[in-house]
Amino acid sequence: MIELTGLTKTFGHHRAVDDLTFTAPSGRVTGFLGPNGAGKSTALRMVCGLARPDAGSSTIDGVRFTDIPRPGRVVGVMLDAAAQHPGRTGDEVLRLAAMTVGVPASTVEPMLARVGLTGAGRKRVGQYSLGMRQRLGIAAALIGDPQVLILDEPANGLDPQGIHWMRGLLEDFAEAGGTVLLSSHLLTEVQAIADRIVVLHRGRLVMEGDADSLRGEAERQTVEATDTAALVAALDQAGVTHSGARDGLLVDAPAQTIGELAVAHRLVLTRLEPSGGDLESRFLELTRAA
Ligand SMILES: Nc1ncnc2c1ncn2[C@@H]1O[C@H](COP(=O)(O)OP(=O)(O)OP(=O)(O)O)[C@@H](O)[C@H]1O
Repeated sequence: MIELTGLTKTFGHHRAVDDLTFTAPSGRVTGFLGPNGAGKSTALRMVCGLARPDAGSSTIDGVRFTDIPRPGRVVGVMLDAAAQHPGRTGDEVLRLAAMTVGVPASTVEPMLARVGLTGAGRKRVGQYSLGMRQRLGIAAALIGDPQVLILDEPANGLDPQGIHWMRGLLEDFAEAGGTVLLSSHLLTEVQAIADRIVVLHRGRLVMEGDADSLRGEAERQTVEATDTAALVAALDQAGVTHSGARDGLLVDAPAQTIGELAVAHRLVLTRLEPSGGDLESRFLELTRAA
């Protein structure tokens, strides 16, 4: 489990991370989402002991990163996949990583296979695509067989198959009890990979919860009926709150409740769909409101 408590970092007059508190539990893939410049990288760097917080603290399984005796065996970190030396081969990058965390070189070949880079180990990183570098970065993070993974923008440069692959890999990791915290500035990416989402805006937390709750699907529907006035009367009578939208009523109730009301009042519904379908606008709404 990764825990951030009141984490704060100021550069000059700019507060990049502002009293940030959230948890990335074990067994889950937590997506750390926010527009460019929201402070994600700064927060992750503090969690990994690479930047000093001005206030607050963070722990990994209850211990500060800098106090973990062999961090490479506990936490796999990928903060910048593009930072790998372009003149080294993939094989060399992983051998060095293996040596650094104290695992045998025999782990390199199977790890290349695990991230889908079999056969690419002898190529220089400079010849890798961005997606291949991401895979290599993830391999380096995994080489010490850690229980926790911290990945900054790992899906950057991955094609849809690559994103699907990463989802599977991280899901398996979490299912085995691991903790994953990954950042992204793209909602679609986070949605495709993470099952828990933390949203950051201007250094502040604006939402933390299950991926579904960001959608708000369960609670709010867009509803249309042949007789709108009768629908409004039925909702009012049942005490269900609603608001008018240009195209349909926004009703604060699960779809089943609305369906049951429609049956009871002999209403013909012409539309009943989750209002959070447009996730991008929900995300924009959250970040704008902050
Ligand atoms: N070393 C630094 N010195 C001064 N300002 C910095 C430093 N590092 C980050 N910042 C500023 O802090 C803010 C947050 O940056 P950060 O890189 O953490 O955001 P981010 O959410 O990771 O964005 P991106 O996805 O673009 O990397 C930005 O305004 C950035 O310019």
